[in-house]
Amino acid sequence: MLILGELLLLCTDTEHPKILITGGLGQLGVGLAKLLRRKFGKNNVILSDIRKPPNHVYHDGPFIFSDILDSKNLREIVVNNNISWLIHYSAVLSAVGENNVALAKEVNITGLHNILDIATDHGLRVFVPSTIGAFGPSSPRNPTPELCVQRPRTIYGVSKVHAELMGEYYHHRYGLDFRCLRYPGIISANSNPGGGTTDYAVQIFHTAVKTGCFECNLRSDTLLPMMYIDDCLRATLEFMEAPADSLLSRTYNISAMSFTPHDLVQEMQKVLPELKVTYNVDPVLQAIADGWPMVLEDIAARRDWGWKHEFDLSELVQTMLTHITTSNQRAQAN
Ligand SMILES: NC(=O)c1ccc[n+]([C@@H]2O[C@H](COP(=O)([O-])OP(=O)(O)OC[C@H]3O[C@@H](n4cnc5c(N)ncnc54)[C@H](O)[C@@H]3O)[C@@H](O)[C@H]2O)c1
Ligand SMILES: C[C@@H](O)[C@H](N)C(=O)O
Repeated sequence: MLILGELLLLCTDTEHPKILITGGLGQLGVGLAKLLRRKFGKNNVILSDIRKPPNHVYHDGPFIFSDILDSKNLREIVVNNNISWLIHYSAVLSAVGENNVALAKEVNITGLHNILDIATDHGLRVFVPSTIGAFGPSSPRNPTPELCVQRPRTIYGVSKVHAELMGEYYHHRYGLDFRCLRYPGIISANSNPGGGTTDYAVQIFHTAVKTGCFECNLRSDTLLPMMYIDDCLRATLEFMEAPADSLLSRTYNISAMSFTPHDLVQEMQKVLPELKVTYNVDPVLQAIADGWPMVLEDIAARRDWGWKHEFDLSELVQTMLTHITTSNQRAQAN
């Protein structure tokens, strides 16, 4: 006969998903693992990547090497660990992709095919983030609805539209539980962006606190959708937990705020009045940003699964500056 403790353990094991995060050492994966581990237990969330993790990540919970281009190894990991949710974060982002189209094609397209096949074969729930970069200059830009023309001009955007369509196809054709959110540019204090067009909005905080000045590589009037990382990760968890029958779509826009570099600088100057910002526009990044949404419409996510953002521009700025100042002071004290 099972004693109560064993029974509780069995219940917890069966109730909680067993989660694998690919590409987990980028800007978003470590934070997501922390959130999911708090909810589902440390050992139920495996972080993976092709890079060596820093010590604190290695000691925080299970970490393994996984190259999404090695489909046999990926399959073994899913089977051996009884994975039920797959969060597919591996990707080559917009700026890096334009510098290495072959790599972006391999990771973002071939890698995605491996993920979808394995997820389908093993009945997994799979999350693949898309992006504002999945839209292009011929999409309506202010606001950009869920369903509209999508003709992106970057390999990153093309590969993300491909991911949206392939995932939805596998859902309709094979019943795959595919879930996809189009993230805005994500702003975080404790992790660095991986080479995208929206990176300025993270770098400005670190450089401003350290040096009091910043050189921005986008024009001061470039309006783009952005979101604080806590909102992004919470949205991902809530969307993964949403009952399948509430999801009228498998790909949703999520939105929090839109701002230009000028707006951001003005808000930061309320706390750092001496901040000096100059502009040295990168024509490649500017062309990408000029084809992306200015404002993302997310009515469907709010209606179907109750999406609600918490951070607006002023909260974002206060939170980022507090985090960065505190961790710089801690580093100096050590
Ligand atoms: N950060 C954002 O602003 C943002 C916005 C929209 C969408 N997204 C999407 O969210 C996901 C996570 O974004 P991020 O900012 O953390 O990305 P990132 O660039 O910071 O990290 C991507 C990770 O993928 C890993 N990777 C590369 N090739 C791999 C391979 N062959 N096998 C396994 N891992 C590999 C890299 O080592 C890296 O750690 C991506 O799919 C991205 O497109 C991010
Ligand atoms: C927007 C998003 O996909 C990423 N931060 C990029 O700029 O490429």
